[in-house]
Formats: sequence, structure tokens, C-alpha cells
Amino acid sequence: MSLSLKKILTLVFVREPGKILLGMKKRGFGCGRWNGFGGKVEKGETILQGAKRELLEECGVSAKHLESVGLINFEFENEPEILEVHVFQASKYTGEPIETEEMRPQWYKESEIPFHLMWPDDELWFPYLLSGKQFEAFFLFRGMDVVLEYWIKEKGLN
Ligand SMILES: Nc1nc(SCCc2ccccc2)c2[nH]cnc2n1
Repeated sequence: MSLSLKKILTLVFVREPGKILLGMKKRGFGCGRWNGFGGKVEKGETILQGAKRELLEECGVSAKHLESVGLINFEFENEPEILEVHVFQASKYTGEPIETEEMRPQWYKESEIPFHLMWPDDELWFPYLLSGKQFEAFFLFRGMDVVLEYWIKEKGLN
């Protein structure tokens, strides 16, 4: 069996009552879509440290404590590398979000999330994120716009 190539990535959502901070990706993977803040986990750092680092680098927000909310595996048809995305949320943080080369931050009301300008899977798992339900999910993509298959499971606290 082939070695499954996994790329470990992070995704962080900053929360205020009734609102969520999204960033417009200005370059690279997912460019042109609103998303959480995140990216690669570097050698020598934990996934949690990587998540905090990316949040700070991408919008200047410093989160002392991140809450783990989900784990999503993304597979793309005919590509060997699976993206394993660790999803977190931050409700305690310091710093006003600022625009960087990577991301343009904007607060959205939870009732006005711009799903048409986000990855097509997001509207499927956002209800878990917004309701604070921990979840695991899998999405098989054809290209960047079509979800061929998926599942989402709610996770009890271990
Ligand atoms: N919401 C969402 N995010 C991603 S990639 C998130 C991880 C990442 C990757 C690269 C730079 C920064 C952050 C997705 N891929 C396929 N559907 C998706 N949905």
C-alpha cells in the first residue's frame, strides 16, 4: 500500500458573540476565498504552536489559548497528498486584526457568512463550528470547486 502523504495544516477562527473573524486570502492556496487563519506546521513546533503562529503572522491577533474544535481531512482526486487540517477557535485573544500580505481580515455576523466566496465544504461543517460541536470530517474534491464525497461526525469529549 502506498505511503499516505499527509500535510498537517491549521485553521483558526476568532470568535466574538454572534460574530466570526474571516480573512480574504490574498495569495497562494485558497487565494480569493474567505477562510480562517492558518497554514503549515513547521518542524520543531507543535500543531497548537503552529496555529498560534499563523494567526499572529496572518492578522496580528495573539491567542493565548486556542480551543480544538475539529479535524478535517481533504483529499483531491488524482493527488497523493492528503491535507489534515486541525481546526481551532479563539475567544480570548489580544490585538486588533490587521491586514497583511497574506490576509485581509473582516468580522462577519454569523448570519451573514459569505459561503459563496469560501471553500464549498465550509457551509457543510460550519454549523458544527458555530454551535461549538467538536467534529471530524472528510472531503474528497475534484479540483478546487467540487466536493465528490464527504462525511462529518460529531465527536464527544474524550
Ligand atoms: N476552509 C477550508 N480550508 C481549506 S485549506 C485550510 C488550511 C490552509 C491551507 C493553506 C493555507 C492556509 C490554510 C480547504 N481546503 C479544501 N477545503 C477547504 N476549506
